[in-house]
Amino acid sequence: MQADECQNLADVRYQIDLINNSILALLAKRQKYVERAAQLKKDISEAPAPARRAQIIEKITQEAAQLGLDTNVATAVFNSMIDAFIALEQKNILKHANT
Ligand SMILES: C=C(O[C@@H]1C=C(C(=O)O)C=C[C@H]1O)C(=O)O
Repeated sequence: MQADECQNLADVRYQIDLINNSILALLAKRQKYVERAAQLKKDISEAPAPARRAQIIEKITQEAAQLGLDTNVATAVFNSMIDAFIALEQKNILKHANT
């Protein structure tokens, strides 16, 4: 069902819930690669990788604009996601360092 075919909020929220499930599955898949990145890093100081982050944000800003996705929404979501994954990396690197 397209957004403009939704007749009420329940229709809209059903579709949003479906999209949430898709996003969650992709996040779980993404996490596996972030965990592998953490394994390949030797020190907790390597977790943030600001140049890589800047590259991602620049790329997704351009792609968001092409998709008609609000660029503020895109950058906020990606910055928040990357912050959370950096924290996970740091936790994993520390856990590995202590074992
Ligand atoms: C996954 C990496 O580590 C961190 C997490 C990133 C991400 O979630 O995309 C990107 C860069 C780093 O902040 C990486 O260095 O590539």
